[in-house]
Amino acid sequence: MSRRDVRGSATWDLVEEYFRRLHEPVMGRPHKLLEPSCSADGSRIAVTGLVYDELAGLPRQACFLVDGTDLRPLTGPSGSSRQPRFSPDGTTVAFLSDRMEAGRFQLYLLRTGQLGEAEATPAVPAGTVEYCSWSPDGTKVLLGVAGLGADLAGGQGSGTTRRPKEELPDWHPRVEIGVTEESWRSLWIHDLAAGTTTRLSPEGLNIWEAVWLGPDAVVAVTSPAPDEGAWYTAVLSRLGLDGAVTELARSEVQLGWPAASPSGGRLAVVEAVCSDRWVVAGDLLVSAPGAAFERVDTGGVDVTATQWIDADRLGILGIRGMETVAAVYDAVTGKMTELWSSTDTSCGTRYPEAAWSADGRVVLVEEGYSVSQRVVVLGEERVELAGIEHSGTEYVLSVAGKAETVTWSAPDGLRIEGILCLPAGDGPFPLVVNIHGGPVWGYRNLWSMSSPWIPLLVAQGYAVLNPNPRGSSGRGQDFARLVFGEMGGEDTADFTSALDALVERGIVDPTRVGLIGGSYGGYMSSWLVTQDQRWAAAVPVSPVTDWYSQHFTSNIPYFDALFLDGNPEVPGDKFHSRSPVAHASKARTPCLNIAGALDRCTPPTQAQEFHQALLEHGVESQLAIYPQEGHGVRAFPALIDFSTRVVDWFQKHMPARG
Ligand SMILES: CSCC[C@H](NC=O)C(=O)N[C@@H](Cc1ccccc1)C(=O)O
Repeated sequence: MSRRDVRGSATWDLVEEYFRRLHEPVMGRPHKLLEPSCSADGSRIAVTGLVYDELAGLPRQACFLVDGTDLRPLTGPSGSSRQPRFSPDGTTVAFLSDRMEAGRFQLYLLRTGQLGEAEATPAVPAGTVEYCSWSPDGTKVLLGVAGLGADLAGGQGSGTTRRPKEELPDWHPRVEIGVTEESWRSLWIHDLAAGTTTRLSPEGLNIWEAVWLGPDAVVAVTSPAPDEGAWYTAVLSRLGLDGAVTELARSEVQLGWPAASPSGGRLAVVEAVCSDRWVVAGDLLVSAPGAAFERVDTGGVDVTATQWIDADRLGILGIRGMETVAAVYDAVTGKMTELWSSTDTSCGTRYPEAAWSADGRVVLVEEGYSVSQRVVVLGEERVELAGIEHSGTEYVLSVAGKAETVTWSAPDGLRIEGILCLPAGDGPFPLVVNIHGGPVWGYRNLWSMSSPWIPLLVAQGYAVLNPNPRGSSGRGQDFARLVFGEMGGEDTADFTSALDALVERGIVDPTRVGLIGGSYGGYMSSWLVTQDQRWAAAVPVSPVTDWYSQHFTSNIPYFDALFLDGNPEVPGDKFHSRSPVAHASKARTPCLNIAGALDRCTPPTQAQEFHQALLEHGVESQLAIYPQEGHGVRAFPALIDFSTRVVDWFQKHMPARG
């Protein structure tokens, strides 16, 4: 076996066994729940479940009805089905499925309580439906449609939506010609009575997200161009069913999560410093009928999801430091009532998400590092419904150690927080610092910290620190802004000071400290090894290592220009001075550089540049580029291969045991 091929090695077998023990007990059934939805009266709850039928590829998605403590399939095993949404009268579930053509989602309607196939609605031409929502009167469904070939955000895996197969010879070049018809995102309306699906948004207006604004209009985040970079300057617009488009609000930062009360009288939108599309946590702006938007005092909560419960009450979910908070805001009294908050558990994937019933109860999929997922309804009392608990989750819990919140001071006195996952036994432990992407995002207490290789590392004897440095969400917009124009600046010391603090507390062995991180976390892992030689090993995943070439090869050049607050054409600019490749001569840390060949957000050449720069300076380095992966490594068996290499890299350079 060559050194390049790790299949069949002892670590591969260990890692494969770990994933088998985790997933095999629920093959064919959901191992993860997301996108909770409930009928207005709260009597019916549905979720999307991720299902493996075998340990291969990505899980398929399927919709499930929550029936007490059971999950009843709403959709069959062909293709993927997701986003179940109840009609306002609760009699019909709308969902999206690609059962007719892989990767191309269309709207289906299913009468609840009736047996039989869901009804397919007319296919949206040359597009895939990304989201849907019922009109308040239940007569129509709004569809957000991406062209076949539109860019996907980094948080969606990067790459593009699936293009129709072209019959081209093998020698044919891959041709890029900038924006084309298929790059756009548009809005369509399915009319139930007429059985028709027609386009609403005009040509030349890109729609990133949209919801109904009363029965006769929608409110959308829009831009005049469809490229990912255009999202950062998108505005809030009203689109009338009569075709009129009016701008409602714009911001110096980003806008997301628009929501309107059923009559369309009140509006809410989140204004936030964002580094990624769909990764929005920030200030809540609310408008009363006929009035301008006003900023709401959320009591320190960065809002990540909203839904109008009725004409005056807005359901809110968000993060406050390490806490996840669910609350109801009364727009008449201006009062905010918290329903639930927790640091031991959270909910949602990228950020907390939930659904509200008309009586003000909130439905969410709760989970924590030591708590497997369960559907809960929170109101005056707490009701626990179906959960994902089985011998596989028991096994993970038995090896995952425990998670606790830690805080430390950066050199400038700023308090920084993180979640530390600790193995059983006494320290000092070898430590892996796991740096999050964004940079504007934040860790919260989630099952396996959302990365299955974290309990795996803990099981080998490593402590894993998940820090929320300056720039993270959950501590208000001023804290998020601290990384603006400052990437690789003051945030650098937020990680090195964590190391100092954990060593001083006797938790960590200073000779065995390593780094891992994806995306911006990949950038920071590469950057840190050029700034401090104490790191014994690093695994930058989907990194940026050269902001200059990133700008000219990535599909989000607007992001780096904005967040570096610089200009790639200027010699000595932060595009150069903050690039790890420009400092590779200072690095001594062995690096395992990982990338996905299909990544358009942080192209694989970024990992390759750093790898070559390290080799040039005599530093041990490996490069692994996964041919079928995008932004991150997600599909089996690539995930087993990746996890194997990670464990081996840390065991080689900073062994945990023996
Ligand atoms: C460093 S270049 C671009 C990296 C990217 N940020 C801006 O586009 C990034 O770090 N993305 C994160 C975003 C994310 C965070 C949490 C959950 C989902 C997505 C990433 O891909 O990890």
